[in-house]
Amino acid sequence: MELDHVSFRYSGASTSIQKVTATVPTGQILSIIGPNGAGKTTLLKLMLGQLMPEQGQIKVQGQPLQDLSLKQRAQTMAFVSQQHAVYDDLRVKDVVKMGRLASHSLLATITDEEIQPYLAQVHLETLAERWLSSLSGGQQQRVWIAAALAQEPQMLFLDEPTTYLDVGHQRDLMTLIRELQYTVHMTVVLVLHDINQALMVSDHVWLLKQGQLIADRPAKDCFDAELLQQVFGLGIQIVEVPQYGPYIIQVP
Ligand SMILES: Nc1ncnc2c1ncn2[C@@H]1O[C@H](COP(=O)(O)OP(=O)(O)OP(=O)(O)O)[C@@H](O)[C@H]1O
Repeated sequence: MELDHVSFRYSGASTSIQKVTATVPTGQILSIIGPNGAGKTTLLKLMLGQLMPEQGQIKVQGQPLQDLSLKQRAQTMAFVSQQHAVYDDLRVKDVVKMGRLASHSLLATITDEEIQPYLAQVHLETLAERWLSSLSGGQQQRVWIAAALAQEPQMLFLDEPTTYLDVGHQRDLMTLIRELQYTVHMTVVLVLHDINQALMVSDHVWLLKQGQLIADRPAKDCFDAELLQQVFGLGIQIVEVPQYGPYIIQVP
């Protein structure tokens, strides 16, 4: 996916995204990080075609995003949002079947067997019959990821996937995302608040500040206190943790 001078402004608001030009690295994990209100979610929505750029263009495999039909978009990109609708009357398997609709026209033609591999990818194969509402937050998040995988997209977008998860489940989810990218070779685009988490899981990073792309570089080159200080407006120090590597801490 290529973004060429993409700008966007919500009506009546100041510019949210300013002339962003960048390429999403294919087959890699890209994290978009930046302070609150930097425009991360807005940029994600533009990349998903949920918002239209005011200026500039987004292309997917050389084709303008707006030229893709809804079906083509569903086969190219899947999105796991930060907040999910609450369903009391859906079983896990029904949610995953909704993802398979990218390849079928009728829900009724999708079998239980067909969705098993996607549940297995997120290690939930034994929970297919359970009501979604009876699962923990972390398990529900995995179900939505399974539904996204069932679309068999080339790109998977996740907006703040670790919100509401405790640190153990956050680590499990990050491991799962890495595993999926490794086994399915999917391009993954993540919005993450936790810089250390983002740098640990990602291959590549976009740093956003006030709608502008401040840095577009490999994750390993983001351990740059001056750069992070400029983006987040905080005192930043980088410490070396034995058996882990560089770790970013905020200092007064
Ligand atoms: N629907 C909307 N209408 C008007 N302004 C909006 C709307 N959504 C977001 N904004 C504004 O656009 C700017 C970017 O918001 P966005 O949600 O993209 O930032 P973000 O980096 O994802 O923030 P956060 O880290 O807090 O989730 C902010 O100034 C925000 O107030």
